[in-house]
Amino acid sequence: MTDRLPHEKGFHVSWDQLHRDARALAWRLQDLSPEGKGWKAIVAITRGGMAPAMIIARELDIRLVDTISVKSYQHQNQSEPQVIKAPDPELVGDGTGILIIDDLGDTGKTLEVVRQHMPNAHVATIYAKPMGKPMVNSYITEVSQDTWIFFPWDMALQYVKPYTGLDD
Ligand SMILES: O=P(O)(O)OC[C@H]1O[C@H](OP(=O)(O)OP(=O)(O)O)[C@H](O)[C@@H]1O
Ligand code: HPA
Ligand SMILES: [Mg+2]
Repeated sequence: MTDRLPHEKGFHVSWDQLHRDARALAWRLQDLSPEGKGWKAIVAITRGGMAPAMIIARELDIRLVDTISVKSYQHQNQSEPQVIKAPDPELVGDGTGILIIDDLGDTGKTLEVVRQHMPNAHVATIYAKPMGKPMVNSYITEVSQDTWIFFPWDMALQYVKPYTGLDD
């Protein structure tokens, strides 16, 4: 997409940080199910929602986990989101009691498409940018629209030069 803001900042998330944030989100979701009856199932938005969904499913003892596959980004370039695999319609119904999990809401376009499948579901992401926020019911941390979030599965430990710029 040509109208996307340039990503001037990078926000690098470690596995440890992601684990803490996913747990914090799970604890927040504990009391938010319809009529306090508990969540029926989780639907993870692949692929980025899968690791957060696993952590949340474990915290909340949810054994039923389905997926919805949405493809929209090729590296940092976005195209129209396409659903390439839908969750079991008998399980999710209109979304009542269903927790939809993704790693983040950026423009909100992915979540908009997913919400059309399950209008009554609760949408939770670990991170949210301002444009994505209206599509999200619960999130943990907001970052600015011009920040690109780097997730731990996209990074590796590597050498960095000392602050002085002089190698040892
Ligand atoms: O709010 P949006 O602007 O739609 O962007 C957010 C979506 O983009 C990324 O997924 P991506 O499509 O890159 O696929 P992936 O999860 O398989 O990496 C991210 O995991 C969200 O699902
Ligand atoms: O900031 C981001 N980081 C990683 N993946 C993404 N997909 C959309 N926005 C982002
Ligand atoms: Mg994704």
